[in-house]
Amino acid sequence: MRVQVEGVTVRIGAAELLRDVELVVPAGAVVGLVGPNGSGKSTLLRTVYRSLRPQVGVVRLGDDDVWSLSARGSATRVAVVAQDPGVDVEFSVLDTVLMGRTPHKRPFAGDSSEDLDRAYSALARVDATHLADRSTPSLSGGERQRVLLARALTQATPVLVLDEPTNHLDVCHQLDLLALVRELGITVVVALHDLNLAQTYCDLVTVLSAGKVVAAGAPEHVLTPKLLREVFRLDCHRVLHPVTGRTLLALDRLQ
Ligand SMILES: Nc1ncnc2c1ncn2[C@@H]1O[C@H](COP(=O)(O)OP(=O)(O)OP(=O)(O)O)[C@@H](O)[C@H]1O
Repeated sequence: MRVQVEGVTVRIGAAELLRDVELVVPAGAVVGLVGPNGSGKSTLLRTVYRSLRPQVGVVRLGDDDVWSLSARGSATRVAVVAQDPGVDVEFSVLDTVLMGRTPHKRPFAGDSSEDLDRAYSALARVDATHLADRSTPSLSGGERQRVLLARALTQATPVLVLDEPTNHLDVCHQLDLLALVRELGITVVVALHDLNLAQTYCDLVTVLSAGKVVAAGAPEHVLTPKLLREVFRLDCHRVLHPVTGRTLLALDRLQ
């Protein structure tokens, strides 16, 4: 399912968080949002998963304005792993993951065998089967992040929004998560701080700075030394990986 953000401006009080933002996420593509702290990545993602209504512009999931859908209707199209979401309730991990099935069920309906199959399969995909009976608040940051991804996978939506999903993850689990996200074959919008991960795992990258889109396109065309200097104040050299031949960004503070 295609996601399209058209001319979106978001204001909260006197602050303008986004200005006239355009974003196209083709069906099945993985699109990365990068930008310095406070540039508007989370705000833009919130407009996509219907948590924030823009004052100007439209966000479309498929052909429909996300605000023309009910909360349940939008939850059958887009799942989210938000940044540092609170999960303080003493639910087991399995019950937390099963919550992903809520938009597909009638109110107060129990868990079907399909719900359980989907939940266990999602836990296996994020390497968290062994955590199923644990209490969710007792998990480490990285374990919790993987469980919340499992909940989003269990929601079985055509669109997935991830806000800095590699936070808290060890490097191996970061690579596993992004490889998994690519394998899903669904539409993904992901905010990332690690520019090398964005370059390696995203089909397209959009760069935000001070609430505006300053560049968008294929990572190798967007993440140039010039842009990284201007937007991130980074010195960047492109180097080739000695084995894979892939381009890596060697980054340093601008002197
Ligand atoms: N409720 C609010 N009222 C006023 N300003 C806000 C509000 N929420 C967010 N902001 C501001 O909007 C800007 C964009 O925030 P946002 O969280 O979208 O940035 P981000 O790119 O995701 O940042 P980070 O990389 O630090 O997670 C920031 O300057 C933030 O302080």
